[in-house]
Amino acid sequence: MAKTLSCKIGPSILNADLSQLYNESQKLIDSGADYLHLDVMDGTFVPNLTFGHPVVKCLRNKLPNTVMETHMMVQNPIQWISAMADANVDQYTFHIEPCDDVSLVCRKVKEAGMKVGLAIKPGTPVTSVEEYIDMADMILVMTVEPGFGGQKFMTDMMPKIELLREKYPTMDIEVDGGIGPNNIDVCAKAGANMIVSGTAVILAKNPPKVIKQLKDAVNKHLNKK
Ligand SMILES: O=C(CO)[C@@H](O)[C@H](O)COP(=O)(O)O
Ligand SMILES: [Fe+2]
Repeated sequence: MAKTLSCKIGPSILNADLSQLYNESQKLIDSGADYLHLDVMDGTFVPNLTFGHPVVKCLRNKLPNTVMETHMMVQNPIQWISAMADANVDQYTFHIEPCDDVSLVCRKVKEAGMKVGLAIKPGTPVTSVEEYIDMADMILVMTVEPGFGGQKFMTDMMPKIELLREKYPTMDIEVDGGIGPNNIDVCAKAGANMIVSGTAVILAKNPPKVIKQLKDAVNKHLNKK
């Protein structure tokens, strides 16, 4: 049966109060999040440091049924595959830029039982990821330079999404960086169906309302097709 696209909203907990990681995550799930987007940074691939598999594993123990994606902003993605699989991560999304052998990393992620997400930075052309498309479950188009939450959304990344959506109508395409109610329409119109939103959800007075706004905007465009 042909795959049908669905909208999924995955808040990023990067700018949440990380001393309350479980409570903050539970709040996001209760607010309507479809999955959690966990930003793992190693201080080398990006100039920032967050958390790794020990923290993800603790969170998983508290949230056994939550879909978790780790966004691996790390220099050596192959290094953390088995540890993240052991933490029962559902999807391992890694950047293709530092990899010598993207296909090998894809294979290892699959063998470890996780879905494969391939991420590209703003400066990376979409053609670089296309050669691996058959091995991927999802493509992440970054709309900020990876490394920090709260940055300004780059509208000029939308042609990448439009091109991918045109060529791969049933592919999951995720956007990440500076996304909120103000710019969700352009992302949805371009063809993104998986939406990461950090600051706009975390700092909102009414997170369920913001998550619903994001979801409604994407569904509106998905239903048009
Ligand atoms: O991967 C990243 C940043 O590198 C993101 O997941 C952001 O942290 C999302 O936060 P906002 O840009 O929405 O504040
Ligand atoms: Fe991210």
